[in-house]
Amino acid sequence: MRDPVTIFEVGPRDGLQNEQRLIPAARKVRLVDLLSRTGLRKIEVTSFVSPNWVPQMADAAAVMAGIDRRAGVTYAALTPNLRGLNAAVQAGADEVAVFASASEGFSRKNINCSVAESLARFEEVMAAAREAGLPVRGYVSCVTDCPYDGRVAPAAVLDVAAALLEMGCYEVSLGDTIGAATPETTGALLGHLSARIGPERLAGHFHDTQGRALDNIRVGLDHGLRTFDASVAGLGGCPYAPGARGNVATEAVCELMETLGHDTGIDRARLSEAAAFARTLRSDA
Ligand SMILES: CC(C)(COP(=O)([O-])OP(=O)([O-])OC[C@H]1O[C@@H](n2cnc3c(N)ncnc32)[C@H](O)[C@@H]1OP(=O)([O-])[O-])[C@@H](O)C(=O)NCCC(=O)NCCSC(=O)C[C@@](C)(O)CC(=O)[O-]
Repeated sequence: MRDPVTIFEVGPRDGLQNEQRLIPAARKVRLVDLLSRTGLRKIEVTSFVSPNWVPQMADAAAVMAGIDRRAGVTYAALTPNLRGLNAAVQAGADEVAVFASASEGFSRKNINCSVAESLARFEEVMAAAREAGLPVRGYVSCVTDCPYDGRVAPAAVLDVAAALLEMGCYEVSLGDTIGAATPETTGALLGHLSARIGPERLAGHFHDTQGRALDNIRVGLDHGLRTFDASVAGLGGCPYAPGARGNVATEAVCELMETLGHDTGIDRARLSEAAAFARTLRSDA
């Protein structure tokens, strides 16, 4: 058996945030509870963002309050600013995530500020999280391609990822937000990052828009990454990245890891049950 791989389940947040029809909090809670039984150890439950920007996540506190917490599972939430962080602490999140972009165009569309402004804003989020004793994950979006600015240079990703790690994030998840990365661009990116950042501090977050997510994950594995984000039933997309399809499906990543001999600790039958339920939440179901 090869070394274990952590699958970071982002379906309840990244997967559902783009659904046009508002999903009742109780159904989101049910999804998280089903996922909690699968052996997943990291579940991103929701985001404490502006409801004007992402109406689907307006029930973040209710969802956090409703879930049945299982020992050994970390329940995470996205927090774009201090207000979000305070709400996440209040709701009992086990860890939070700040999210930046490697490209200016996406940063402005997604969080209404420049990349530099977002990093400055995160400093106060980090300080408050530290005080609350919460680990913070960092995201960098558009790591190879941006829907507004086009191709993104690896050097821009390195700058933002290094800044997030320096301010205290324990790990940075590299977001192929629009699923445009190829094995070549992913390899070039990871090769560039490896000069300054060890693979144990990086995670891969691949959308499957062009059907290349699994190929990119293999490249990630070859570069030593052992954490990959995935979304049950391939739910998702990003409201500020037109055309973005869901994250790679958790079931597909599990299967790939099993084939390659990496343990994920996930019970695939239980994951299938969660995926069947997840599919009923889609607007097109
Ligand atoms: C960052 C802001 C708030 C700036 O938005 P803004 O409009 O510049 O901020 P503001 O401070 O002027 O606030 C606007 C309104 O939102 C409220 N507000 C402000 N903050 C909060 C909060 N935390 N919780 C609840 N409400 C909040 C605030 O009170 C105000 O309410 P109003 O007075 O108009 O009624 C906004 O742009 C935002 O919420 N953006 C989030 C967008 C988002 O969630 N995108 C999807 C997640 S990122 C992603 O999917 C990529 C990722 C992570 O998956 C990786 C990848 O694939 O690349």
